[in-house]
Amino acid sequence: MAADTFAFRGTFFHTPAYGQLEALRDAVVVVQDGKIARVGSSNEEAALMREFGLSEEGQYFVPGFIDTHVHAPQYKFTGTGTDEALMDWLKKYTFPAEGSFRDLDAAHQRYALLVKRFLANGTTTAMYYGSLHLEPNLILVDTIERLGQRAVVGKVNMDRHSPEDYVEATADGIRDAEEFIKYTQGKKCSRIEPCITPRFIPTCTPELMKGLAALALKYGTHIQSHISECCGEVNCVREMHPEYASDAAVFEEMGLLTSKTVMAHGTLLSDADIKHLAARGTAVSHCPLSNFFLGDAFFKVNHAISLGLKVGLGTDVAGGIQPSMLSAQRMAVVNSRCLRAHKLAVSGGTIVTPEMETDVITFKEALWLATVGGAQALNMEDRVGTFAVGKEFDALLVDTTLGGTAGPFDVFEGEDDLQRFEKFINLGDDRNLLEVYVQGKCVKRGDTFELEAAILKSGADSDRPMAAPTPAEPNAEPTVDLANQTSGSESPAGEGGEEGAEEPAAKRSRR
Ligand SMILES: Nc1nc2[nH]cnc2c(=O)[nH]1
Ligand SMILES: [Zn+2]
Repeated sequence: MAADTFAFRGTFFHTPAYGQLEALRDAVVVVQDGKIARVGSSNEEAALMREFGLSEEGQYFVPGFIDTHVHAPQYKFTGTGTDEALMDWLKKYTFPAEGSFRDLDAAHQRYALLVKRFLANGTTTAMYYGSLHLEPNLILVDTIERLGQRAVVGKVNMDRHSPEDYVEATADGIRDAEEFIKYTQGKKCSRIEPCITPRFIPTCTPELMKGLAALALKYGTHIQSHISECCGEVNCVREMHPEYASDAAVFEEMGLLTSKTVMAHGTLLSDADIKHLAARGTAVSHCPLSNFFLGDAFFKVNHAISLGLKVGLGTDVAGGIQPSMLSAQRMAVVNSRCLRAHKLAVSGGTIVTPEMETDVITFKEALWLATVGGAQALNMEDRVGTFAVGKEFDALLVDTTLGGTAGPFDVFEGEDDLQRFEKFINLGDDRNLLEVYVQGKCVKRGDTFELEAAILKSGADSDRPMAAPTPAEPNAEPTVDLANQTSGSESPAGEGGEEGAEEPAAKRSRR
């Protein structure tokens, strides 16, 4: 067996189909070069299992979560600024916060906290909006590379209807977007891909949008933007572009609807728009919590999927006030139940009809959206989302046994593994995540970010110097849990320092 082959043993939960939760019990997943080479039962793998200890009761693997819409610089003010609708929120909180990333030392520090927080919460893949200025976006990419997350990252473009100190000339924006793509692709890091990011229609001229679409075509990149998010935005676009019937029609004309495009929100998309996006292979990132705060309408997940749309789930930090895909899953369920309640309210009666139930989803559909749906949206379905042979091993080791004050929920006698797992999805948090894997490498174990720890131990660093370990900035989140940079590993750092991540875990053996 090759030296870089690992086997993981235990119970693996995943959602191979929408609404179908499958438990692979007492299974062995063999990972070779970061990819799943074999999935079998431990009986079949008896020879392989000889050296393994028994797996712990109450611990499960689940595919890593995929957040299809996060604004990286907005993490700074997540949990605040909840008093405005979108257009005022952008002016009052968002643009000033994003602009402050021109301070590159601050960018280093804040982006390390961001990526660590998301990894700690189980987000193994994120589709990130960066900010307007080129440099901080390069720092974001470096940070993601160093910490081992998988990501699609975009430099934000906006060349009109923006503050004087947070806007770019059209040609400069296109030039910087190209620089950003070259920098990111030049890393040849298979985990990180660049993305074209026209912020949203109101802040982008047609010239900018067309120029960016041409770049996406030239470099084969992903595209992200916001579509039909709320009344303020939609009405603004109608005023600016009366010649187009909808946001979707504008994006279509600009050449921005491709099979690698993810559009956030879409709560006000018509059925015709949804079908149009579906025909283009464009996905929508459903961001329920953000829609509650900044939006005016509900996104109907089941309806959109029934029309053939690809749908992933997003936190939309900081419009969404929680940097957690567990929260996003719960909010997706709540959103669906609000749709049901709304229909009953409109009926004016007390009879719940089957039609009123059609929008309701459970934690199983929500988990699918957070894994397989996200993978489809990012065109990564062949790489991540389930524990299928041939995919890369992006996974979370979940411990449901932490009771009392050690964890966020308790389990009781007689509860089976399905109930425990459901409790984790509905009640769990970062304390339940013992290990986080990306491409078969453990990137976080306990409080240690393994790749970074190995780099620090080896004395090597990524190509862009990191600001020295930094004291928390005023008003920053406490760094106690997330900034632990001590490595328990004795392994020397290999290329990119990543070898140090390969320490055996309780349920894993290196062969
Ligand atoms: N939710 C959200 N919508 C936007 N539309 C344009 N910019 C933004 C943003 O930062 N967040
Ligand atoms: Zn957004």
